[in-house]
Amino acid sequence: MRRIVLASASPRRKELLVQIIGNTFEVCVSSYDEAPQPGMDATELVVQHSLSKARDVAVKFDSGIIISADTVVLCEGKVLGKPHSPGDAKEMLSAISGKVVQAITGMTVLDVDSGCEVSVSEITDVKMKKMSSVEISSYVRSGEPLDKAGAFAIQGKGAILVESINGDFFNVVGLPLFKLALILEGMGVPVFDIG
Ligand SMILES: Cc1cn([C@H]2C[C@H](O)[C@@H](COP(=O)(O)OP(=O)(O)OP(=O)(O)O)O2)c(=O)[nH]c1=O
Repeated sequence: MRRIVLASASPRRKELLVQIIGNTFEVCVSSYDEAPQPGMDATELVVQHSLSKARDVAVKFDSGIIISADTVVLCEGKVLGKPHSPGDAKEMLSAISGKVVQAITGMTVLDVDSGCEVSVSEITDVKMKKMSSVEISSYVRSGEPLDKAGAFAIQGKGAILVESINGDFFNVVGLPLFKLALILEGMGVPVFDIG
């Protein structure tokens, strides 16, 4: 059984990985700082961030498979990361209200033993409810939006703000599980038989 390391501080990503491979992995948080990269579009940005997170953690291991990801929400060409304050969260929610936005996750799976790095991106369209300012204030008061890209959590109370999606639900939460399983299988990890 190969050693698998999730390079993420996100409790959501941990839960999602447990969902497909159980508690067969360890977590090692990267210290990579997600700085903006001028000139990159949203997809290139999340892929680059995921790659940097994976490489940062990979140097701490002499064997194993490292999994990392980065998620943003794209709203009419503007990249929304995690809000820095409740005011910031309110602004993001007002911006995405009533629109179809894109949840974009970049993911890297790095095999330390072979040096092979696979980076992919996945896009899910998310149709947001038209929110009143009272609803926005009340949702921000719940605290839920603060550590979530785009200031909402589809897997939480934010579910009531999402009318519909087109694409992988798990990608919105932070890890595209379908693509991840395909990549792991390709690297010789028997996803169906572990966990
Ligand atoms: C849109 C959306 C995002 N999110 C979360 C997933 C990610 O944790 C977060 C985006 O921030 P990220 O910077 O991708 O991840 P992170 O800082 O939480 O963790 P790490 O970099 O260590 O892996 O937003 C949800 O939980 N639900 C949602 O519906």
